[in-house]
Amino acid sequence: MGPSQVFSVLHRVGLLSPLRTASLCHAAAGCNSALQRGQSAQWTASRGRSYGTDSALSHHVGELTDRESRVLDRLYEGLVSGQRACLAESITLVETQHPRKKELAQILLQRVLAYRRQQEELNGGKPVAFRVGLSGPPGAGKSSFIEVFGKMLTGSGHKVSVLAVDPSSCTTGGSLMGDKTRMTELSRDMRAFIRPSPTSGTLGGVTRTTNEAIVLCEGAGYDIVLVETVGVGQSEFAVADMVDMFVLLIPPAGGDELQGIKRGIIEMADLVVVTKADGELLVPARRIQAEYTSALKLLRKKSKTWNPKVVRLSSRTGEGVPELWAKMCEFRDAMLCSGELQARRRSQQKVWMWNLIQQSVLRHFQEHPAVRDGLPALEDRVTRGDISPGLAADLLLRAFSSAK
Ligand SMILES: Nc1nc2c(ncn2[C@@H]2O[C@H](COP(=O)(O)OP(=O)(O)OP(=O)(O)O)[C@@H](O)[C@H]2O)c(=O)[nH]1
Repeated sequence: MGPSQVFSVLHRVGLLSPLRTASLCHAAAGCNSALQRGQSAQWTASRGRSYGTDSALSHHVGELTDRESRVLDRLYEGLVSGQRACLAESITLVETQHPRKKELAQILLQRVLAYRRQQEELNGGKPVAFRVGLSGPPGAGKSSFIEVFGKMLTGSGHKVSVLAVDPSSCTTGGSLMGDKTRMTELSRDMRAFIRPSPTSGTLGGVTRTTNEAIVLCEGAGYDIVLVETVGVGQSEFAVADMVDMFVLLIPPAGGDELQGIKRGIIEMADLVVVTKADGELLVPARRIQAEYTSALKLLRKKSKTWNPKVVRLSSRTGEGVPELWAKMCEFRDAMLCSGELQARRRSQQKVWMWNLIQQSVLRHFQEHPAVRDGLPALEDRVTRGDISPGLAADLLLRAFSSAK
């Protein structure tokens, strides 16, 4: 579906009334001009004095009550001053399904975005945080690694947040990652913030809130954001699309355990880490490292600036962890210097916007009464070979766009 079709559908389903379109454009314009003027991003409690972005968004969401203003003030102030409780509460706000709270979350996010832009300007236009995606099959050693790696980083003055995208929580309500206590030491570290995946919602919903949680963590001063996912379903592709660097963790086991690693995801990796390289696993770890090093040479290059590398480490002994961090810094510096990191972020923003539009439009299409009425019979005729899929799709789209 092209942009013009999507917009016409958005108008049809009432997602984007002309008023709302104007209001959204206004919000974006207000945001830019406020930033260009370098205005303070401070939230102001007095409603009559709010700045461009706020007033445009307030128009969009309607008048804030005193209570809502106070809640947003408290969250924003607490968040930018680094209070973990306010960060946690803000993430809960972006995860909500409640329509009004969703709107409030957007106001808060817009404000934090403006604040982050200011921080970036002060940082010479460079991003204020480094976003790293970590993926690997269950049992690859992700949590053991994050524990050791996170502690090393906080010990050298960084603030680290860990966000999880758990695809199993979306389908089963259970969790591949969250049930046991993970990263016990890091979770007690005052310079670390660990947020498990929401326990319900679609993968699309969870990834949207993870994207927004990244912004909130950066606003709260976390300069390293680790986004962890288990290598199942599409979650790892989604995570690769929201980070600066994508790291694949692989255990030193052959055969079946590595079968689950999709070729496509190896192509996404900027770095492959062979874990558990200690004791009797050291020899297989070396072998896997050599195998992946050769395999990577045959794959299509993802970046002009960086050739993916394969390293090995042990979270148990700590060997290889500082060297891994050195490689990550080398990647970040090279990508920043060439401008590729900034370009990657820009294109990710656009990709996410279109992903969200497509999900939303599709949901409206599927829930529309005219589509719901016609769908079972048409699906049946398509599967019987009575009519072509193309004709069935055309009929449903026509029913959708001509329904009052
Ligand atoms: N020998 C050795 N074992 C390790 C190392 N890191 C993790 N393990 C073991 O590998 C198993 C899985 O480790 P986890 O860190 O829980 O792996 P995970 O990828 O987080 O797994 P999930 O929590 O299931 O997603 C545990 O039994 C760990 O003790 C290591 O560096 N060396």
